[in-house]
Amino acid sequence: QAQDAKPGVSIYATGGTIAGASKSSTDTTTYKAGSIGVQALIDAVPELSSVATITGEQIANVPSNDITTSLLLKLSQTINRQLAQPGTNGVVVTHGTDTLEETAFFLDLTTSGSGKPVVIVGAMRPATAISADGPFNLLQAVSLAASNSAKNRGAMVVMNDRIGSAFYNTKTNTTAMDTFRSVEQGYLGMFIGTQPSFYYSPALPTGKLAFDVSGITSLPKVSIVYMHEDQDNEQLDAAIRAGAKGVVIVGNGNGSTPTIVKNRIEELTKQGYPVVRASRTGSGFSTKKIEGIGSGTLNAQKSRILLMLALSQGADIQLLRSYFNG
Ligand SMILES: NC(=O)C[C@H](N)C(=O)O
Repeated sequence: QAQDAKPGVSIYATGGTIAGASKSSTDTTTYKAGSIGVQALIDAVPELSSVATITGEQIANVPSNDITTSLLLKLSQTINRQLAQPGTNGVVVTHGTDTLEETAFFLDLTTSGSGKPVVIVGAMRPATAISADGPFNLLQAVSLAASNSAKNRGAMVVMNDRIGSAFYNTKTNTTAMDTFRSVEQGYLGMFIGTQPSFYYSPALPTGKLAFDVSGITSLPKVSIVYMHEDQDNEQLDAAIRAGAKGVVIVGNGNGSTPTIVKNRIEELTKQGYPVVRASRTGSGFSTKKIEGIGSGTLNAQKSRILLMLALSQGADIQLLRSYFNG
């Protein structure tokens, strides 16, 4: 690479509101997500070319609710191949925000090997809206992926001037711009204009794991079942009958469930069937108990990602308990 060559950053577009379009410039709820192609996203921000040498690839163009496990595997494998190129400084994934945290967490667990930045970015206002947030978010995301200060920090989420850890970040508001937060752990840093500014030296989340998904084309099915007063075992048993190789419970409080469900989970645990107990509270630990596997700090949707990856490698209950840190 020549002395004055710009860092190489590859953008992988998957759709979402950042690529959304509507006939109305004030429509922020009924627009069509995943309408605009990757080249149009790049062309809309000419400033990108002064930050990095950009390449773009369309992986999908869908609302993030339609992101599948096979797309996750394809995205992760493509990114790892790109990160292995000496001219690549980092990568950016544009993504719908609804399930962004799941893709970000998956990439955090499967693409952190090189230490090069992997940045996931979205928008809350479609590209056609007044004050669309996508273009500036994309410029900040590329600036982060181009920055050497972003190395060895795991995958990161860029939204609303903030840099979040993909391990901890979660969507907390249905429509507001400042929706991505980590209630307990906070942000890694923020942007001063387009300049990333980190609060801490690189550090990894406690218990963070790495999975090699090269050559894998599918993952075991894991279902999620929500708890509430008077919940019974109907949905849990239906999920198992439908072929789930593991179930994540969205528990009341500390991964807790009505006694009838607790007894069933205890039985399943004895049989070696994995049930992870997450929490519907939004923050805190789901701790170890006799029944199932406490999810630690992971919410249900992230627990599902980790459980799929761990089961794909044949993890048993004991190993799963150590993976989940709960
Ligand atoms: N803000 C967004 O991107 C939401 C959109 N429904 C999506 O996740 O694709």
